[in-house]
Amino acid sequence: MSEENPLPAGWEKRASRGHEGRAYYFNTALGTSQWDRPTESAFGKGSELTEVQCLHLLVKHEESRNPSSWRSDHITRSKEDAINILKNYETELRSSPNIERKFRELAKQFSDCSSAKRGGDLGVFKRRQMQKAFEDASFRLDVGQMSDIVDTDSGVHLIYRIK
Ligand SMILES: O=C(O)CN(Cc1ccccc1)C(=O)c1nc(-c2ccccc2)[nH]c1C(=O)O
Repeated sequence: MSEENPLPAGWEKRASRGHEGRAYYFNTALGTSQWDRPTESAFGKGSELTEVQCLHLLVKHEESRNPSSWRSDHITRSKEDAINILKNYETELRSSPNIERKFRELAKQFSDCSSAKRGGDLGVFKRRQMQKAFEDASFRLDVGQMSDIVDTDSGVHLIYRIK
């Protein structure tokens, strides 16, 4: 992409304060920046969303920032075991006739998040409220879609978008 071509919609070219004033690109839809010249509109899939509502099922492990939950005072499972546990839930969910109902059941029983008592329901949240990996995965989902396994400092998650 040569310099004189216009930028895709929603992007601004800016000069960084450091890095000898090196040019960077600001995404006005997401409020994010990048060094590389963008090739697609900032208003891509999921960018115009301002809030979502999701269920999640969190499985903590020994590397979690807070390896305890309502289920267990001291969580010692390995990250590998936590991922395998989630993979089993994922298989069961993807073969369920009613994913949302099954997701709420499994989260209520097995999620290491305090939202378990609400069937994993986190309520409505906006961008920049959750850990970045969790936010990005949530805002990429369509309503009624479940994420792949998402890794955050809290543990590993499955996310299901309901609004
Ligand atoms: O990471 C930490 O230092 C402790 N946390 C953060 C936290 C603790 C209580 C309520 C919400 C978030 C958790 O480990 C945690 N993270 C979550 C979480 C993470 C991503 C999305 C939604 C919830 N839930 C929990 C929880 O205990 O209930």
